[in-house]
Amino acid sequence: MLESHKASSGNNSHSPLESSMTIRKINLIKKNAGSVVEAARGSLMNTSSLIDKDQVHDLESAYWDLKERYSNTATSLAEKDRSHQSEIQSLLECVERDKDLLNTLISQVSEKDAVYGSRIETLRELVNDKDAQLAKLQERLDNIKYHEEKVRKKMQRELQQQIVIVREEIVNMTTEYKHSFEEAQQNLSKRIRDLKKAYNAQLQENVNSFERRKEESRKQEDASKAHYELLLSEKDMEFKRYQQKIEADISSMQKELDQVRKELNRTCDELYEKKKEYTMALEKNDQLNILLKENQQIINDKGHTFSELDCKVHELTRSNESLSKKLFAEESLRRQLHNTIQELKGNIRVFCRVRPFLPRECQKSDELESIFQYPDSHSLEPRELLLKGPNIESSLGHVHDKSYFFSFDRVFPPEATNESVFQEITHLVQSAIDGYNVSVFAYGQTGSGKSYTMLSNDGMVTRAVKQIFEYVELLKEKGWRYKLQGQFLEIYNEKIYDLLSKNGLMQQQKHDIHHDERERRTTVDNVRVIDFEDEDMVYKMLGKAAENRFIAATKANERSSRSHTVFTLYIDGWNESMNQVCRGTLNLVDLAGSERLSFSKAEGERLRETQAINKSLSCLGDVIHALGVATYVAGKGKNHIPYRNSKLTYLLRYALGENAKTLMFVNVSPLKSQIMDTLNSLRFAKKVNDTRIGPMIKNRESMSFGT
Ligand SMILES: Nc1ncnc2c1ncn2[C@@H]1O[C@H](COP(=O)(O)OP(=O)(O)OP(=O)(O)O)[C@@H](O)[C@H]1O
Repeated sequence: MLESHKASSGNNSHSPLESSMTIRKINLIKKNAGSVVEAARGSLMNTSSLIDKDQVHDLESAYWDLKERYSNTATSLAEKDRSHQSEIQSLLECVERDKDLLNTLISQVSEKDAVYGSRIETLRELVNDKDAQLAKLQERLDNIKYHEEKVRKKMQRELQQQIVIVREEIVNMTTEYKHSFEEAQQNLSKRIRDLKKAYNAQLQENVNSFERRKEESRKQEDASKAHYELLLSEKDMEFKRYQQKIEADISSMQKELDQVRKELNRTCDELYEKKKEYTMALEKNDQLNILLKENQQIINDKGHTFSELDCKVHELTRSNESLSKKLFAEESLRRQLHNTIQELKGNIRVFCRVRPFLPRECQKSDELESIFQYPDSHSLEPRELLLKGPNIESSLGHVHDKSYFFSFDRVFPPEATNESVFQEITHLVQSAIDGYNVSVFAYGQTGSGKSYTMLSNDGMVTRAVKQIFEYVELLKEKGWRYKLQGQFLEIYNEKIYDLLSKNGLMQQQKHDIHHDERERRTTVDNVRVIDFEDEDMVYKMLGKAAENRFIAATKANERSSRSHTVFTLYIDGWNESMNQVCRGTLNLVDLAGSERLSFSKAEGERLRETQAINKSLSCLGDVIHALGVATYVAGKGKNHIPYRNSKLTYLLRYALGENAKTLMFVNVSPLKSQIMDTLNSLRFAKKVNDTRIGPMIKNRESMSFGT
């Protein structure tokens, strides 16, 4: 601005110094001219008397000329002075303006300088901060990557090692126990055969010698009669001693067999532990996957090294896929081994459960005396039960009590809870998930606790369903998907009813049974099969079944005790990536009360009911017996299994057989008044318990069912 002002002043411009010098000169000239004029005038006055008029006139005109010139000069000088003054004034104003302008600019510049200085400072701090953050993040990322790599490698190594160890252990244990079990059984069978032979030979010899002596004694009648009798009694004693010895041998062998069984169970438990470890390893793998996802998120945020990490993620995904394949192989192996163990335990098992006294029963003091003893209750897996039978009066009038000893796969005393009972059948439920046909029956007289065991809120049905849903959820990670469907039927007087049918239809519909031999599945006409999407649907279904049962009960009194109920759960699984399917079925059967016909004094409708129940229960026994015989004579021709003889066995055709797994609960009451029914139930259960179905039987010597 200052320069532009200078430019606008052009050639007339003077510096302030030049202007003040000019003013001083003009004032000096003015002063000098005035004094010259005043001096001339004075000298004129003085000389006017001496000179003539012309001279005066000349002088005067010269004076006036001079005065005029002076006045002109003064005027022009005054004008110049004015113009210089105004010029100086305007220059001073300009200078003032420029000075203001300059000051304003200086203050603006210094203000801006301050603002920019602090901003630059802030920005510099910000940049430093960001740099530090960036360095920290980079360091964190490096750490995470390093740890992730370390953890992943460690996990992979551990998983591999565990899988190898578990696999080896399982294979070793299975072969070892299979061999030792087979060997023990063979030895046992051989020893029993040998003992029997020796015993028979000895017996024969004794009989021969007895015959010889008898012949001799007949000849020496009177003389040796007393002696002979003595000898006979001695031999008798010897025979008894020998018999006791054989029995002791058999019982010690039985103990050995039990020992082997216990070891087998221990192996199962160890296997279960391994399975748990294996599941934990899987969980760790999942955690690793989550960590991987989190890291991927950080990488995305940072926007750097993305492609590099993307490659890593792909690599990990690939390794994850290969791990999934390995998991699938492991799962298949686990299924095979689980099944081998179940077969070793036997494809048909019997558990006995004694219910507690109910509060109303506690009022009758004569009932409260316990009729049961549990000889091996201290053991981890009690199997023995002693029933103190009713007093027996001999022909001579002597009263003595008789006890009955039973041994089952497990015995549950009154204090056992549904939870502890279910622990023992969880392996069977697992087999159903693995694709086998599994059935669990509850057998026993009315009021013995069948429904409590099977259908109560925390009974086997509810717990099995819960286990299945939980495990199916776990298997999703291994690529398995499942479809669960269920039906609930009642068999009353040899007729099938659909407990899930819509209102009013239950009594009207006709239900025929069909078998698909290829699929090994049974279907029933006009039956509602429900798709279960979650556990709650199963509980709703149970509620609906109870409601239908209740409605039907008003028409036929106490019908629930007089009918069989069959809850069937179809478990269909498939693994798309491995192109595998598995179809299992779980049947949970609450059988009708097994009262004795003679004792119930039934008549009319009640008699027909009891006959139908007895028929179907004895058919169930016949089928199990025939299956046992079929196993025993395996390879010696096809054996007929009488499934068609009752609705129940025909309906459960594929759930009762060599490839199926069966568990029977025999529920018994603690009441003294029901001791005969209890004895009958236990005898029936013993026959089932003595039957062996499936591969294990090949080594068995004899079987006692139905004999
Ligand atoms: N283990 C147990 N603990 C407690 N109570 C039990 C037990 N077992 C059975 N009960 C009770 O005993 C009674 C009879 O049991 P439940 O009805 O289950 O027998 P049931 O044999 O199924 O009879 P039904 O033939 O009439 O169906 C019920 O009140 C039940 O709650």
